[in-house]
Amino acid sequence: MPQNPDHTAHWPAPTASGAVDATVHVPGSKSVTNRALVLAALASEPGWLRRPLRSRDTLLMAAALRAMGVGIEEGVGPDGTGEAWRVLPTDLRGPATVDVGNAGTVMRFLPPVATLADGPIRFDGDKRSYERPLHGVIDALRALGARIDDDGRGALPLTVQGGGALDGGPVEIDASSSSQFVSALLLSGPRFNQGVEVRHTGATLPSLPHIRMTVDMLRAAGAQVDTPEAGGERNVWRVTPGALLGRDLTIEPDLSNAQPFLAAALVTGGRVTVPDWPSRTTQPGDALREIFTAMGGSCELTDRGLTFTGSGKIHGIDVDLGDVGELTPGIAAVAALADSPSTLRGVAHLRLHETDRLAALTKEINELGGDVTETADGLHIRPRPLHGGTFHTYDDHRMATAGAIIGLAVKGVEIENVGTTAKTLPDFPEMWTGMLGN
Ligand SMILES: O=C(O)C1=C[C@@H](OP(=O)(O)O)[C@@H](O)[C@H](O)C1
Ligand SMILES: C=C(OP(=O)(O)O)C(=O)O
Repeated sequence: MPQNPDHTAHWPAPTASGAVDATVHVPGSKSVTNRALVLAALASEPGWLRRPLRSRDTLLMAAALRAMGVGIEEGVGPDGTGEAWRVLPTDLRGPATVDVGNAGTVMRFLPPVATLADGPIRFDGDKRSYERPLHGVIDALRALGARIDDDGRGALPLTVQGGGALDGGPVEIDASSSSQFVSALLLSGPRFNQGVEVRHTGATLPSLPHIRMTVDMLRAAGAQVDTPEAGGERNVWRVTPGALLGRDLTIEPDLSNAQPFLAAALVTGGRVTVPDWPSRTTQPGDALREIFTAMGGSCELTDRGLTFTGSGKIHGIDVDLGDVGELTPGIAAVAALADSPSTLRGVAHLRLHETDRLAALTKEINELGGDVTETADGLHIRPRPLHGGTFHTYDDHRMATAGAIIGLAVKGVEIENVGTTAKTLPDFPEMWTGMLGN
C-alpha cells in the first residue's frame, strides 16, 4: 500500500541560472485515470487504460477496486507497446477495506461504487480525509437507498453496507463544497436500478470542467447522460441505467501537473514544451494557456505539443478561478513574483482541499517576505522582494510545486516534504532538476 512520504526532509529548491529551454513529458492525468478506473471496474467487459498515472492517488484507487474484487493487471498495452493497465470487472464484493489516503477522487467516487458490492466496505484514510467534505455523497446515497454507518459527522471514517444493488433515482445535493459529489453519483449512476438524477441546490458549484469530464467519459463508455448544457434543466444531471462498455483509453497528460513547468518558462523568460497536449480536453489545466498568457507569456499548440514562452516580464492578474481551483497554488506563486498585484477569486472551497490552501499560501509566501491577504473567496497578492526560508507544504502536492516555482527566482527556498508531490506526480524533483538541465 502506498504510504505517506517523509514529512521532515527539506529539499533545496533549485534557482534558475537563466532562461529554461526544455521539453517536459508530463505523466497521465489523475482525474482522468481515476475516472477511467471506476468506469472500467463498473463495465460489463474488460477494458484497457494506456499511459495511466502511477501516483499515490491512482494506486490507492486501483488498490481499493482490487479489494472489492476487480482485476487490474499492470503491464504493456494491447499492441505490446507502452505502459497499460488491463481492468477485469467482476461482481463487487465485501468485506473489504479502502484506504482513501487524502484523495478526493477515492473518498468521493468509491462510496457509490461500494453500494453495488455484496458486503460491507470500510473507508478510512489520512487524518485530513476526516475533515474533507463528504456529506453530499453520504446523504445522497442514503436518500437513494444505501445503508451507511458513520459517526454522524457526515465524514470519514465510514462503512458502506453494500447490498449488491442500489435503487437510485432522483436526489438533491449541495455540491458547493466539491464538484466531486456530483461526479461521484454520476459515475456509478448507470449501474443503479433507476439510474440517477442529481439536482444541485447550493448557491455555487466549483470545478465545472471536472463535471464535464465525468459526463464526457460516461458518454464515451456508452452511458446516456442529460446535462444542463445539452438543453436540460439548470443544475440537473440525469444518467439512464444501462451497461457500460469496456474501453481502450489513452490517458491525457495531467495539465494541472504541467503547470509548474509552464510557470518555469514564465518566471525565467524561457521556453517549455509539453508533448501530447490535447487539442480538445475537459481538463481545467487547459485554462493555463489563457491565464499564463495574460500573466506575460505566449503559447503555441502544434503537433509537437504546447510550447509556452515567457516574455521576461510577469504581470499580476485579476481572475475568477472557481472553475479551475486546483490551479490556484501555482498561479499564486507566479503572482508573488509579478510586477503588479493580483486578485484570485471564486475559490473559497480551497479551504477544504488537501489543506486550507488559502491560509497555507498566505502564511508561506508571507514568511518569505511576501504580502498576501486572504479574502472571503480568494487571495490578494501584492508582490514584494522575497527572501529564502522554509516553505511548508502541509501534505499538499500543489503547495510543494508552488514553493518550487518561487524557488526558481528566490535563493535559499527549502521545500519541506517535497515527497508529498507523490500524490499526483511522484518524479517531480527529478523532472524539475531535469528541466533546469542539472
Ligand atoms: O473531479 C476531480 O477529478 C477533481 C475535482 C476538483 O475538486 P473540487 O470540486 O472539490 O475542487 C479538483 O479540485 C480536484 O483536484 C479534482
Ligand atoms: C484538490 C485536489 O485533489 P483531490 O482530488 O484530492 O480533491 C488537487 O489535486 O488539487
